[in-house]
Amino acid sequence: MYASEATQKYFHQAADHLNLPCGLRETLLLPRRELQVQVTLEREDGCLANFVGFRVQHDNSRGPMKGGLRYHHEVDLDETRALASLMTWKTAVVNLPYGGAKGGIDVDPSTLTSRELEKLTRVFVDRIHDVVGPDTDIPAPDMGTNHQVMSWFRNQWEKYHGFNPAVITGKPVEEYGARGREEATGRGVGILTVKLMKRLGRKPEDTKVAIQGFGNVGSHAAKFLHDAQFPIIAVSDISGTYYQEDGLNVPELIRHKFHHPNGLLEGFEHAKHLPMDSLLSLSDATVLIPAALGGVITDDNVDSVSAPIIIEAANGPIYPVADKKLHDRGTVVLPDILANAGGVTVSYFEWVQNRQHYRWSLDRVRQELDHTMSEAFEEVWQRAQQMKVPLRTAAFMIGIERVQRATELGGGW
Ligand SMILES: NC(=O)C1=CN([C@@H]2O[C@H](COP(=O)(O)OP(=O)(O)OC[C@H]3O[C@@H](n4cnc5c(N)ncnc54)[C@H](O)[C@@H]3O)[C@@H](O)[C@H]2O)C=CC1
Ligand SMILES: O=C(O)CCC(=O)C(=O)O
Repeated sequence: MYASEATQKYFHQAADHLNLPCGLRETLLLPRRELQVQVTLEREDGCLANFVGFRVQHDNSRGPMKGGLRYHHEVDLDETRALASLMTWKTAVVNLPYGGAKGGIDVDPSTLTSRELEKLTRVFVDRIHDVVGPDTDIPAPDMGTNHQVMSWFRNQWEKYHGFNPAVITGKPVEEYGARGREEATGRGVGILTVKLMKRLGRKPEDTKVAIQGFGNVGSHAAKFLHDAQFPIIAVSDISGTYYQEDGLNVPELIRHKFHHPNGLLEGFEHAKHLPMDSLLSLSDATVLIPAALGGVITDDNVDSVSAPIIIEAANGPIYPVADKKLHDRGTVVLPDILANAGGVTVSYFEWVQNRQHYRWSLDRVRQELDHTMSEAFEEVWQRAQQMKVPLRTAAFMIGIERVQRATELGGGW
């Protein structure tokens, strides 16, 4: 769970270094629109089940709003608000022509059949279709959703508005999706981990990595880093933590997950099985990559987190009080709005291809992803050095400056 209070705190920490005109902080913090809808589903046994769905549109001064859809039983308005604002700063840090939004449904998708999930998605589209669109607000996958959900979403939206695959990204490749979108967030995390290690003078083979969450982001980050010679000593999902002190066999983990009916690591035998939350406090991990929920490192458990480097693949994994303690003890944190921006970057490539009715090769997608992420990393790194601020503050400063400039140029209030 993550809260908008936390993102606001990070915003203010950065804004304190900027000379923003009066009132602009509030303008930049307040979401443009917050939508909450009832999503009622007739289940296969004939009973009605009621859920609540959200779409928060935070800012559109730099372009159409952009951000994922989360299906999770802890989704609520405040968390969606926090995640929507992170999208605004994220698209600005990597300099994409977008604003920020986020949405989701308060549902545990594992409790629904595939047909029920499809119906739920279609009802959700019925409720929000008139506020999203290729020039206004473009959804994408996030926790608990995937290319199949994107495909249902597009199909339902097109029933109202006609053919336009650019309404949503993260679609199946054979249905106007971009090659490389599925791996993009994890790959971006991997690219920047390699860059950061170079800056910190650490060799991959001596840098042990632990990854919390083995879904889309965690598994692709693990694969990229394993291929780059980093020992992945632990991964976890809701079935527990899987540990091997000299490095797990990542291809085997991925095969196991692929064959598991719920995409879990449950039953994986070639590793020591530890309790789920023990991953965060492993003493031999140099790099910790939270790649599951937000709010997992708090004032309560930060003292047990000993990894000297944290890469925020998840959105909002660290609460501000814990973040301050980590900074004071010298932990290097690569912030979410930079570290996990690979997903929205390739979403942008997908949107561009859809609008041009053109397809890029996987090589081109990967090259352009590498270029965009590397450029953003260098800018954030240089700013942090110049200003002697943490990487998070530097990233927020760059994001806020770009949104400020667009807001003032457009006079968009
Ligand atoms: N999918 C995307 O393109 C992007 C995702 N993100 C962020 O990355 C994070 C993960 O997203 P996805 O990989 O897409 O989700 P996913 O639904 O594909 O996978 C989530 C994984 O986390 C595990 N998990 C859930 N609770 C856990 C816990 N308490 N401890 C350990 N593991 C736990 C699940 O078992 C699953 O393996 C989220 O914070 C999301 O907002 C950020 C940018 C883009
Ligand atoms: O691909 C996208 O448009 C957004 C992905 C997302 O929700 C995120 O970066 O947190």
